[in-house]
Amino acid sequence: KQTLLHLGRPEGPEMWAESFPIANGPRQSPIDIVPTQAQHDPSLKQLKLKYDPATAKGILNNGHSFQVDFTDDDNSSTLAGGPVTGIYRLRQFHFHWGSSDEKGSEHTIAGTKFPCELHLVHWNTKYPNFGEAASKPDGLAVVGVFLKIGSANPRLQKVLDAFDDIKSKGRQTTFSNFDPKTLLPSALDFWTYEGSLTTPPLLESVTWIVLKDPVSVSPAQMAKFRSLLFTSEGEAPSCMVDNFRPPQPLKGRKVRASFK
Ligand SMILES: CN(C)c1nnc([C@H](N)S(N)(=O)=O)s1
Ligand SMILES: [Zn+2]
Repeated sequence: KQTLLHLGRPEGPEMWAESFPIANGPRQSPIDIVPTQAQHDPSLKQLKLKYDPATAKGILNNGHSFQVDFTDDDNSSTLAGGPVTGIYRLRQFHFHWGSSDEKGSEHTIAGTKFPCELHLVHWNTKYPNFGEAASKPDGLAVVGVFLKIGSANPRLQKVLDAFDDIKSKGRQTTFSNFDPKTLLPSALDFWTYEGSLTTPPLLESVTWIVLKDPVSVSPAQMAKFRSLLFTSEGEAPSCMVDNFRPPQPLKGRKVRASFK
């Protein structure tokens, strides 16, 4: 099983279309972003992110990544502006990464892969809850942030320090008083396009907002990501790596840039 190519693995991206035909749909994510083909749209508003650290709730190893969950029963942590209309509430953030520093991100920039990509998932408050929003074409907004190998990122430390408690699939622990804004680059220039969730059920309900500027991560910090396990306690351990979907066909979609 370990020798099978990642993509050919029974649960890998190449097999998803069998259970989720939308995998071959018209607005799938991620994509390769080609900056020279993106159109600057001066009508795009500034991205407005307001996060209350008190809404951070817990951190969970869900067996394909780890996620930090937020209480979303009021508008304490929200996204507005940018390409979206209305107010979207922060639900969770998670990452995707590779087995080596040469790959790991889901979006790529003119073919360039990053070792890691952060996703902050928000849902449109015109719908009653996340589940309802996830099935609507304007239901979700995900902010993507690239991580690039460089100096150690102190903002990641609190997340990395929780890993010992969530090593295996299904493990979770409390995670409080954390402001995800500290994980973002100083400039919020972005590309935006209409896409989907990048893991099953691959719902085509996501307005993607991919930040142009990366944040740093050190090789030692990346090694900590790779120490998490896909597997539950008691199973033969399998390191959590290469949990990224490769870029999908653009199928005529336009990518807009908030910057010149
Ligand atoms: C149910 N939620 C919050 C999500 N379902 N799939 C998600 C994917 N990991 S992504 N990369 O955000 O589309 S996030
Ligand atoms: Zn994701």
